[in-house]
Amino acid sequence: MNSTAHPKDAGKETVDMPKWGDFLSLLSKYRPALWIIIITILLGLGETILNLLIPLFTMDMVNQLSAGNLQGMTIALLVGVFIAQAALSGFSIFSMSYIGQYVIAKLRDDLWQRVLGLPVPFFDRNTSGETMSRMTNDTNVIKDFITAHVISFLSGLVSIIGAVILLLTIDWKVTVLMLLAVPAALLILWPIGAKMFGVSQGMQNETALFQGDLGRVLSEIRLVKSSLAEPLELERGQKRIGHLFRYGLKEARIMALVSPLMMSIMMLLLVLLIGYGGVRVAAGTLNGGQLVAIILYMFQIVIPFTQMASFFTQFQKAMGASERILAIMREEPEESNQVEEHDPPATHAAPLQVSDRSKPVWFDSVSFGYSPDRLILRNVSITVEAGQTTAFVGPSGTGKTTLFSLLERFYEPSGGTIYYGTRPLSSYTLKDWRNRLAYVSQESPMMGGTIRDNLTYGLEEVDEGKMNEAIEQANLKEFIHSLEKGLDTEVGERGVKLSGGQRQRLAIARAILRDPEILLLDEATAHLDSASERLVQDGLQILMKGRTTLVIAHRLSTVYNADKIVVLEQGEVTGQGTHEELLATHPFYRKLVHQQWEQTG
Ligand SMILES: Nc1ncnc2c1ncn2[C@@H]1O[C@H](COP(=O)(O)OP(=O)(O)OP(=O)(O)O)[C@@H](O)[C@H]1O
Repeated sequence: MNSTAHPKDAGKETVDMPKWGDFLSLLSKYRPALWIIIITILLGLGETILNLLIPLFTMDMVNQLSAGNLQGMTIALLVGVFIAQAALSGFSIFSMSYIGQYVIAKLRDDLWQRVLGLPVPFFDRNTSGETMSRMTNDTNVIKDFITAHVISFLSGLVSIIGAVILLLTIDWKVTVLMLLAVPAALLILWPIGAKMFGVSQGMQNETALFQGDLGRVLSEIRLVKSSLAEPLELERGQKRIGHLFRYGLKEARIMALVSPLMMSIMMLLLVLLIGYGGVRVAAGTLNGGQLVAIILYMFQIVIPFTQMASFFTQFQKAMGASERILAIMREEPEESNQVEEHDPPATHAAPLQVSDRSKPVWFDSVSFGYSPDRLILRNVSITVEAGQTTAFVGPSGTGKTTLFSLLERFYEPSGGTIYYGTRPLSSYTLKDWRNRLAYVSQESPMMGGTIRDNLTYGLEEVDEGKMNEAIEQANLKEFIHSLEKGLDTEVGERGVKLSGGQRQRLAIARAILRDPEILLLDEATAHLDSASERLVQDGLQILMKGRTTLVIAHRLSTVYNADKIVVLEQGEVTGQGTHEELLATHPFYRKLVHQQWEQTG
């Protein structure tokens, strides 16, 4: 399937050729109970067998009719078989759909759990649109394959074999005549099937890219509008839609070729059968009932036969989809299941004096690069004292946020170790470790939902009293009281209905509720107006009090008040100390302070 991948995909993660074993093991891992599968197969087979009986009874009926002695029993049998066949067909369709839906629900459950457990670098490499496409489109392809193709393939086989055997008992010469059509149909279907596979594969890739593009644009619609990029995005979208249209047309061309060809073969066969059969009936070597039965069996051979052609296309498509899903499943999860001795977990009920339970954070010769050929941090050694505020300053792109990401364990250092007290961070489970941190960033990310949802996001049980206290401390009380729906007000996608200051205060209240041992602050570069700034600062002061705080500082007042300042330049620590010490000894720091001084007047 690589050969059919869209050229745009070149250079992306390569997907191995689909393997039968992998595909089958994926299906069997998520299958429902065996008895459900057996019942479904039996229902499918039962329906097919009843279908095979209909021509036999019709033959009897025609013969009895032409002989003028139609028996009630024959009609009753025919009607009975019809009804039973329809009922079985209903049950069979339901149980096939059940299996398809079941497998897909289980697969999606597992996949979602795995996607959530993947490390941040995975999300750096893959766009959210692509991952979404794996979760929705690719799983759907597998569902359609199970629901519409697997069992009908089996019953199709039985139908063909059964019809051929019954035909042979009726008249072998006609059977042979009919079977001559098989190689002709194969000759047409085989190459077309392969072409169809390529087209549908391309269609799937295009759909994933289209979905990715839609997500990219819609999630940043404000940027699109303020950059006047609507025409650009319109053009890009139209290009993608155009590609999809062309794939659609390719599919249509193939269908336009296959359907009439198959119909013609069927019609030709019908004409031959009726012609030849008619002659035989006239000659008295075949009766009318037999001819009718032969024609009916012809349909029971040809129809499943054409369905089988699409089975192979769908099978390959489903294998391709499962390979892409398996590629995600094979990704190493973030937590490598280490089971270690833990400190007692931090509880949210603990009072705010945290200094007794926090320890210093020690970066011991830490190096890191997002790619092996470009180091962002080089031999960084810093001690962040417990209960104190350590400010990080340095030029843009020098690795301050990266340092925070390492502390949050979004990435692993490529050299050196980070310790909390005497324990390396890697000896904590991620859950335990991240429970000790809170990150209040300049962007203050929000989830769609209510203010309450955002305040308690990720926390299991939150006491209403504590929540009100946090709201008060973060200076949010007045704002929330002014809202008609109070805490149940929707914040909009990513909190667009809140102001920057409100978002920051909400993030502070959330951090107060989490009551972390270590606080990470990324100060806003864009200044809020002074009233709003005051409210945010007051909230922050309460949050930072007595807590181990690391702050990426952009404001002079923050560095003045910090217990320690670390200067980072091009990924290296070039100075550490108090404001006064650095001002006296560090030329770059002095320059930085003077620049700030000039900016803020
Ligand atoms: N996810 C990522 N993948 C690859 N490179 C990255 C990634 N994130 C950051 N970088 C690169 O790492 C370097 C350091 O970035 P970082 O965000 O840590 O800088 P910073 O000091 O916080 O800058 P600023 O003050 O402007 O926020 C930059 O050169 C950036 O291009």
